[in-house]
Amino acid sequence: MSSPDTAFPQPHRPQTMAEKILSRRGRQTVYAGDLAVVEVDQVMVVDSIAQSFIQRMQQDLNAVPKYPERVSIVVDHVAPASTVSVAQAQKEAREYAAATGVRLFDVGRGICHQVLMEEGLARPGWIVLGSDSHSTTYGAVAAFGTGMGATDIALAAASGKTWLRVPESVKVTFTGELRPGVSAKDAALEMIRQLGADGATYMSIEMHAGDRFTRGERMTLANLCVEAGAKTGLVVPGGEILDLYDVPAWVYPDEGATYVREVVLDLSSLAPRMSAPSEVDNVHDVADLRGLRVDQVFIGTCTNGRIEDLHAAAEVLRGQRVAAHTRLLVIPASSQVMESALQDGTLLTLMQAGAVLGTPGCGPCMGRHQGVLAPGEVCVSTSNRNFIGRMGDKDARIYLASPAVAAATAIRGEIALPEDVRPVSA
Ligand SMILES: CC(C)[C@H](C(=O)O)[C@@H](O)C(=O)O
Ligand code: SF4
Repeated sequence: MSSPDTAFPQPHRPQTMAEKILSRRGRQTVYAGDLAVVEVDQVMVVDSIAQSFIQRMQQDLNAVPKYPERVSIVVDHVAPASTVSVAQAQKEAREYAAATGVRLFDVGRGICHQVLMEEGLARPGWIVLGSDSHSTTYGAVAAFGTGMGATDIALAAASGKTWLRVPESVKVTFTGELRPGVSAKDAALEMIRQLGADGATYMSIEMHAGDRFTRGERMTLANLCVEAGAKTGLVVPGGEILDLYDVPAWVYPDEGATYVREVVLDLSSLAPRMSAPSEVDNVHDVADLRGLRVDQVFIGTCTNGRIEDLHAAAEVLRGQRVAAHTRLLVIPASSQVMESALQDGTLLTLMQAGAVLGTPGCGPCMGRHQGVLAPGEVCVSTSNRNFIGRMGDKDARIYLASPAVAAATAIRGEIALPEDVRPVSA
């Protein structure tokens, strides 16, 4: 795997993180608005796009991946396959991986973004392109992650490079500390509300959080950035990221860099938040939505399907029962998450409360299988999108929330806060 090199001309004015990474990986000093041609450290292809990717590679470009070790195919969106045509597409993806030597993460390994992160295939200063819009998630570890279509992805796989217009940056500074029961998801939803669903279109959201937030929490923040239209979402390295990775000094933004907008978000004033149908920036206090009857609760996805999310849910669900009229689906984001949750007893706690477990992967997040919604049904989900028809019927409604709020809602069978649920002594 390539490692960003060190010899590099000095920039002549202060740079944002996006400008820093794209300059370094393109070996040319660039600023917002410039065109950058950069080395790509990892190309990620998901099952739903694999067929078009393979077609572009073989028929349009007549090329093989230049660096097979820099390409990963993940079977996660509809896994295990739901129809014969899905099964056929996945079969072709497997055959392609075997023939070209690219990595394959097959059914059950987990959601693309979670898997790449666990496998060390996104690192500080890297450029990671994914055939999936939530590829902004890699910004959690200061990798410039971004989503692209099958054609651009294929070009990057074939050439090892890509070209990008260097994005302008919005600076988001987190201050204060979260109160108990309030999570990074609440902070992320509030950030999207303040920026607006298209408030950061084609921009880099540069998040300054000091040593706050774990890697998982940073993934939640960076994941949601695309819901403000962002090209990428970069969290300035701090806290446990410094223990987990070698962070090169050059990824940090310069003092005095240019931002098109600056937002300060005081975490200490935040209450649990919820995004109501059918735009992600339609964010309210959970307290204001309390009492709405809920048919399905879904805990999982690349936003909130990690071990810490399952722990937060289990803490609320321990010794409780899911309401009789409500289904609780829990789908760990990866096989690693599932194994940890099995080993530490979290899965047992969840199952004893009435949760139904699914294969690690995207599950019903985009309404393809494993829990699609009927007309009129209401779902509280820990995912990142609540658009009309996202999880099934166009007349179903989706509310986005943290794992703790989702768990409390499952117990009450209506939108609820963790504090609404009687705590059970361990
Ligand atoms: C299937 C994939 C291309 C899609 C995306 O781009 O994000 C999906 O993951 C989603 O969340 O809507
Ligand atoms: S979990 Fe949902 S948002 Fe994440 S990649 Fe899968 S479908 Fe997209």
